[in-house]
Amino acid sequence: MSAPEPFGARLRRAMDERGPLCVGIDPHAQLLADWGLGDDIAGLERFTRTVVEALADRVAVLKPQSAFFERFGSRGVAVLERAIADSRDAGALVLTDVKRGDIGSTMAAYASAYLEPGAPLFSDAITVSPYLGFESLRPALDLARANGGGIFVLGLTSNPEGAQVQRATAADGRPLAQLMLDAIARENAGADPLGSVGAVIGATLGTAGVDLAVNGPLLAPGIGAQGATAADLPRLFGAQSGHVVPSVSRSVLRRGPSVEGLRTAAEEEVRALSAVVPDHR
Ligand SMILES: O=C(O)c1cc(=O)[nH]c(=O)n1[C@@H]1O[C@H](COP(=O)(O)O)[C@@H](O)[C@H]1O
Repeated sequence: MSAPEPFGARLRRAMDERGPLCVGIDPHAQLLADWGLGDDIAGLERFTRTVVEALADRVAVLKPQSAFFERFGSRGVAVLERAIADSRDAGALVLTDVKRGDIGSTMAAYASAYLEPGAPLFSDAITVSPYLGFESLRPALDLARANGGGIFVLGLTSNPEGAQVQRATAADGRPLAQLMLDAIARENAGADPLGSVGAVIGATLGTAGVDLAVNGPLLAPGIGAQGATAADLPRLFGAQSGHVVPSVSRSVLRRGPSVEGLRTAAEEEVRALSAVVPDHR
């Protein structure tokens, strides 16, 4: 059997073909209400199916946020399973946002839940937290590599509280986030056109203050509802702007429940991004 195509190559192609946008599927209770849906399993299912129908055949990445599904217990997780499978069938890459981080042996179980082909929640990529030590992520990094999956490691998050930990100074004098970014760069060494280990860098940060050259995708959440705009990206990411995958949840989702409304919102985001990062490579 030939080796699976690496996630980084699949993502690069999807970004080139569809535009570099990730839309988050975050079924907040308030959004369900705004869409005229109940805060219940039927509402969750209708909301999720509508977003998948509207966007999975046209955006590069869909990012379901697991918490909003877990809120409804096993039936909510079943909706998440279906959304992942349907989105992948329609051609979107699915980045399941679970922000996992645990000691190695438990991390291995989380990895097999999301990155082992055939698992019910099998996804193209997941988000992970490295703040139990980067090497605690090794089982997920290894399983992803073996199966052509991707890993997005929290670097500098979009929330203001993140700096307390992420900008703290490590024993060798580097900010902790830089330590993680350097480790990501090692994972991606030699990958072409793009490594499969990404970093999460909040679009809200203003300036990075760290070296973002990780040869991998840079997921940039925080656009829209958290206050950042596409125009902030070139200043924050500089020469790495072509590797940025901007991520938007609420400001696109608020344009539902109309399928056309969701599609128009996503198109507007891609246009705004293309205007500030013309070649996006
Ligand atoms: O990993 C993430 O996706 C993430 C990292 C981060 O630093 N900040 C952040 O907001 N996110 C996620 O991105 C989404 C942002 O949603 P909106 O603020 O509605 O666009 C949520 O699902 C967050 O959990």
